[in-house]
Amino acid sequence: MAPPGPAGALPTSAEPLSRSIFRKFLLMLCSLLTSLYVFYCLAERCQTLSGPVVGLSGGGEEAGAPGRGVLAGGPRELAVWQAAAQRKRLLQLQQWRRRRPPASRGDGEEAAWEEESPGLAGGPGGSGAGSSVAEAPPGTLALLLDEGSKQLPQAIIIGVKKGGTRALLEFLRVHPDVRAVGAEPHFFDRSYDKGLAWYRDLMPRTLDGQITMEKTPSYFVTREAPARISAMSKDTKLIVVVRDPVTRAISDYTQTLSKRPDIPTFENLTFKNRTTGLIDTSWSAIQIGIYAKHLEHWLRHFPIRQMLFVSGERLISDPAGELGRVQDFLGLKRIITDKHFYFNKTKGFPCLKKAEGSSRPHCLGKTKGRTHPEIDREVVRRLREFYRPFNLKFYQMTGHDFGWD
Ligand SMILES: Nc1ncnc2c1ncn2[C@@H]1O[C@H](COP(=O)(O)OS(=O)(=O)O)[C@@H](OP(=O)(O)O)[C@H]1O
Repeated sequence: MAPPGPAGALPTSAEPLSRSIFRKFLLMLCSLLTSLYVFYCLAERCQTLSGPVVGLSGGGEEAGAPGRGVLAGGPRELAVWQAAAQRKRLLQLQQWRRRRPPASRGDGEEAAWEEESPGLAGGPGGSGAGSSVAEAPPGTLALLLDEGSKQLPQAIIIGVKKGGTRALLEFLRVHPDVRAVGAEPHFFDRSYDKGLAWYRDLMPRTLDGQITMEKTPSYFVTREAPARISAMSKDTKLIVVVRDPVTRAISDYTQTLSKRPDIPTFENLTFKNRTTGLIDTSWSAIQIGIYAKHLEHWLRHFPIRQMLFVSGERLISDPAGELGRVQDFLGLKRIITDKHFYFNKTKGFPCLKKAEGSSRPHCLGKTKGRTHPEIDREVVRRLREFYRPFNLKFYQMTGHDFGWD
């Protein structure tokens, strides 16, 4: 039997005391470690709250643990993470801005992108969910100051007036890679002398990969516009929303009538001489619809492949179909689909189930989709006859039969 060593002999009497101290020490150590762990978890959670939602390093990071990637990654991962965080915050700001009621609308022709609940179409809308600064997402101030940059537009909706240009722009804005100025800038027709820097300053900020857009329907009939846009960039993509020129003329007249109820009748304005049936082509409502003539000017400066012609009629009957073509033309992923639209029976037009940044349905405002006055059938017939050769020429030039005849 081995003799008891000093270690075995001495502590015999003091053993219970030492064990109790040891146990207490162990308990304290455990609580300390637990507190440290809880503290660490909380700190890490805070980081992930403002970080990107999906794995970003490409190194198989799991969604839900992005913060860990940041801690473990090198400068490249950090840069990627920061870029993604910046993009996310900019998108948040963009969504928040879209929810605000728009400021001034160019020449006053353009009503705001009003919000209407299903069944309430035609109401003044513009309730503008999210109009208060308190609702701005965190980091808004920084974004307002310096994130993203303003670019000249790479794509412009150049016309035509009353074709459905507002609907197209507002539908396109649902796309996360499209940023557009709300009001019509009228730069290439009315404000060209203000210079490109002024124009660029009107644009919203964008990040890499986002397209800047604007719409000013009067460009299509402005003689100087093609050369001016080409001088800005000959690569600018041009979109024209066209609509049956007769309906377009009546829509144009309806708009003027709403502002000046004392103007002559449509029938009187249409003819230079009603007895001879000579059409007054100097009346802008008639002139704008001679699409083939206006298009000739554009084709002196742009190849036809750089222009997309959207059917105003199909934009109403099949908005997703037309938006598909537009997204392809702009080189965008097809994100806007039929899932985004519903037909609002009260309004009589397709509306967005929810615009970007809002959970409520959105229809265009009261000034879009007005009831037209009844026009003398004989006048309509005469106008159709007048437009027919120009329409056929236009179909030939664009390679697309719009079916107006
Ligand atoms: N979804 C939807 N909702 C409401 N209205 C729609 C829509 N899609 C196309 N339209 C048609 O757009 C016409 C107005 O065209 P614009 O926006 O180009 O007008 S403007 O030139 O900017 O004033 C407008 O013309 P009117 O019907 O004469 O008012 C509409 O027919």
